[in-house]
Amino acid sequence: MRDRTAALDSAAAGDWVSQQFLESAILRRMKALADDPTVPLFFGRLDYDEAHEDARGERFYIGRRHVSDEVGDPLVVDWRARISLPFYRASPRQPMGVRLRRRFGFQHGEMTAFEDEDLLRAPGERPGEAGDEFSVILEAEIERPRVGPMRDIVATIQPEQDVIVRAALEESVCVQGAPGTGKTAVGLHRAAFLLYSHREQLSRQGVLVVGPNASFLRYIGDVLPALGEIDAQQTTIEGLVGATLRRLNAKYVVRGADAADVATLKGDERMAQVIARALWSQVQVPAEGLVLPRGARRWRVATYEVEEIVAELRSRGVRYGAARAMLPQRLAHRILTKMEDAGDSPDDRVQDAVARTREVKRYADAVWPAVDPARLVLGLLADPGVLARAADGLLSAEEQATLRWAKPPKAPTSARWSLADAVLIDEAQDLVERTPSLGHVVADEAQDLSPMMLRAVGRRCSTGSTTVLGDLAQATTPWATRSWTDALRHLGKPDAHVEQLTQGFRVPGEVIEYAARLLPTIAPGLQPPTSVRRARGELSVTRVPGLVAATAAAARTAADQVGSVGLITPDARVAEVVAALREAGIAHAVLGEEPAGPVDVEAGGVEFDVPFDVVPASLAKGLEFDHVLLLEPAGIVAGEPDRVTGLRRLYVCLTRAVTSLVVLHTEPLPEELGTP
Ligand SMILES: Nc1ncnc2c1ncn2[C@@H]1O[C@H](COP(=O)(O)OP(=O)(O)OP(=O)(O)O)[C@@H](O)[C@H]1O
Repeated sequence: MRDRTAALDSAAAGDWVSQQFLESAILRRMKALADDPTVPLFFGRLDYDEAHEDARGERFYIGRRHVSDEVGDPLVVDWRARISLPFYRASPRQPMGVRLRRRFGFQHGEMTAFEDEDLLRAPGERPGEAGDEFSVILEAEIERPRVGPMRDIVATIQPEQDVIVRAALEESVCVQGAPGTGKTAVGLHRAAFLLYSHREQLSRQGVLVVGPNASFLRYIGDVLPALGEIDAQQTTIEGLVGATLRRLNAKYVVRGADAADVATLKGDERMAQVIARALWSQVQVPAEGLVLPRGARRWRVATYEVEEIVAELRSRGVRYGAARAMLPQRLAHRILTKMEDAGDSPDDRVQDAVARTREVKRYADAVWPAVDPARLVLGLLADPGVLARAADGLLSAEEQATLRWAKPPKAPTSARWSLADAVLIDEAQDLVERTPSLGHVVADEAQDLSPMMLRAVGRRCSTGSTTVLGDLAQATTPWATRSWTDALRHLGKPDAHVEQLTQGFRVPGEVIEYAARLLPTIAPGLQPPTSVRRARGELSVTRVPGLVAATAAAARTAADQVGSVGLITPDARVAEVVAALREAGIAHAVLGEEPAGPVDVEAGGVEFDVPFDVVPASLAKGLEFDHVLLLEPAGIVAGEPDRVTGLRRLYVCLTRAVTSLVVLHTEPLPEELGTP
């Protein structure tokens, strides 16, 4: 297939434009077909039953992509094709027309095992085979040591995950799942599935993945390209709204931070109404009507007529900017009618000419001024009078005082915009001009988004659909969502259904049970997670006399083990820990020290060449490591504005380990953890 693509000649195209187009198509195709010797072309086989309607007795190999032979017959079918479905869903109870399912095991690109499942035998017929039990190959895949960035799970997607992955494009789905249940994996595979099943539509409309931070995006950034999908954008909320700011003015940048109470209030859904009021209050009919001298005549549009026009435009429910653009024509039309009433017979060109006159344009501008959304938000935050008018009856006087900038900047270009401010500007911008909707948006760690942030995500899929992923127990922002019903309403997808994933693929039993001791405090309503891992894992909790010395010793032991190591520390102690590692001569990387901002996935992201990461607790979310060294739980709890948030942060940190978790502490452990 590669040879065939390489042999294509763009010179065959008729003209220059088509030639360029073809050339880039060939390049993209070559990129998509690039070989990775460590990734096998297939991982499964289905032998259909003779009785199956379409695939009578046929045999298919299932792989990451479609592979065809010289004459175009399929050798391997894409895992996303309909015919591959039974590979994920068939069971002895429901064989789906398949006689035999074979799984292949690979190591470093070499086939090392295969395993057959006879789907036609009666369920539970053979001793020790319950039908639902995990296969050895699946278990090996789950137990495999983790190194480097996240990998795809196409060979082992579980039935309950597959239901979400293959949900129809129109369906918005919300997935609540405990740590390590595969939410991120499922979201990414759903994106890949949708891109495959609706290639043309989605390459036009776009697919977007929103993650919590740049380190996380680097961690997941390879999954979609490895599945041949290089078209999905991956970014953070900050990346999304930061882009809006930049489009408005290259000098608008997010570089400020808000106190927790301020950011929470700015993220409150009432702010949407405050912004809308502030914007629409810009539309005001002046005391004088419009006067247009033309030849010997003066045409007038009275204020009551202008008010009618404004009311009509507002009742259409179009965006502020669109209605503003219509106003000169409406005014001109009134004048035209007056000309006709006076016995003239003007045609459409006259209306256009009138609409373009200085008088009409100037008057229209006065009625319906152009608005810079950043200036609008600046006005609200800097001028108590402006805020009071827009927030009357919505925000209390105290709340209004909370929002007020202590030192108002002179202009939006010199403002230290915070993320929450940028979200408000994004909201205002959407009222001025509709934000284009993508075909599908995957929002990961969505529990941490404020109502206003959810609205920002929601308008990017207003006519498309969304996959919302999260865990209420892992909510660590002060503005986090307390219920999925609320979150879905803010997203504008109140009808999305909530699915639960409960089988944990990452965290071994002993570790997850330890972490789950926090659940009654941090998320009383949630079911405790279960682990599908056979290994019980290793957990040790040790009180040490000196944290730094103990860390260096434990780090040396961990660094000698197979797999990745994450040293999770309270943010406040990162510098100290890094110094200790440096002194001990342990090579490491520090998360968060990579270049900030949205990650360019095409450029390849950052290399994961050092398997030892120092992870500030605030960046641990979504990541996993074979071995986790966790320092000073009490310090992690104390690093958050309140205790429950601190305990949730700790829960996130405790659930990153695949094989071993070593907890070192000098201060007493949070009492909610009980005794080890
Ligand atoms: N079906 C599966 N087969 C093999 N591995 C799986 C499967 N599902 C998930 N995993 C693995 O389990 C780990 C956790 O998955 P993932 O990060 O998607 O979970 P999560 O629910 O997003 O976790 P968190 O809540 O901590 O962010 C990953 O290493 C993933 O590859």
